[in-house]
Amino acid sequence: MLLEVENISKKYENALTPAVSGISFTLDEGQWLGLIGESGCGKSTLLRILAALEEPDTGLIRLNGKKVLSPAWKLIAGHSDIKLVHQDYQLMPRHTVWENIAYSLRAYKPEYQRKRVGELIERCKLDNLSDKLPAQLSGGQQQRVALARSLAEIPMVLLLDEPFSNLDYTHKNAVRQQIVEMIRENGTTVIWVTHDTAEALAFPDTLALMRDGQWLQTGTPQTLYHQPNSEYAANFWGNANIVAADALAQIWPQFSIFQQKTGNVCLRFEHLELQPNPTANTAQARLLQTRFLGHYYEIDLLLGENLRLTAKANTLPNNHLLYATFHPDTLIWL
Ligand SMILES: Nc1ncnc2c1ncn2[C@@H]1O[C@H](COP(=O)(O)OP(=O)(O)OP(=O)(O)O)[C@@H](O)[C@H]1O
Repeated sequence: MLLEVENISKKYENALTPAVSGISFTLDEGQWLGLIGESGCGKSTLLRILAALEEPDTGLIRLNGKKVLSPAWKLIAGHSDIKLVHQDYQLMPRHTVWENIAYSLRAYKPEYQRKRVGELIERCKLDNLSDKLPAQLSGGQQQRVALARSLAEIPMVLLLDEPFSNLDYTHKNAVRQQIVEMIRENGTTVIWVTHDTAEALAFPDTLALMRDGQWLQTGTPQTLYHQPNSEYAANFWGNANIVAADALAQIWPQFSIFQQKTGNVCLRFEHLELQPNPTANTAQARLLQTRFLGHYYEIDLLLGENLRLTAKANTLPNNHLLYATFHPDTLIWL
């Protein structure tokens, strides 16, 4: 086990509730953990504590079996094998992009520095900017420089706090792919805070959904999406019709599952299928609204008197009257 985290809690002075409460987990070498949750749920506080930059009220962190000393025990806060990539870029204002990146490598021979900085500049798409000062760069460009600088020497544990949040769509995809490959090649252990649900589902091996300082659910991205442990967790990923099973039973009386189970269910948009003609398990649905989302449409429907559901469709339906169905196995019982 590379990283062992036990019962981390932290309440800021004058705060009514803890920012982080009773967090414990372990990570193996090379394992990636994604941290996701709404704003203010404690993600950055937890990362700062893990980086030994913030003092926790309780808890213990071990790296390779050795205790990580918290700031109170050190002259200079932090740990040489755990690196936090901040949301604020902390670039040196009077130094060029090249110099900012090379600074992290000052302990190495000049020819290695040149090779490594060149590689980082290329991977982070900074080719035309290496002579510029930070003030001459946009926010997204500064973020790419900060990333390149943090990754000049890849640490044992890398903590990423929304590392791609300021990049435009084109750069985000290209730079993220390059950086993910670079970190994976290195076998580094990563904890990655993101607001982007698609990013959270795509890259980490394990995900933790945080709420009010606690971990609401952990597991693989597939588990969190397909088997959310609460209504909140089901809703978090979007694409969720959350309704009382009784309401579905009235529209689809032919599904026997509703005689066996009651409560609320989540029917994901992609599991509600639409067809132009009725068949055995379909119910009539009236089209209310459509939204074009690039490679699919979201279709809002009215079923019966007042059941509103949303479906995903690859093409825009031709009729206002449609026939909707789903496979009962796709229902998530809450
Ligand atoms: N230095 C601080 N002093 C007092 N309270 C703080 C401090 N830093 C954070 N908080 C509070 O602690 C809680 C958790 O904040 P934190 O920044 O860890 O959340 P977050 O999940 O990272 O949010 P975001 O996604 O917006 O970055 C919030 O209620 C915040 O207001």
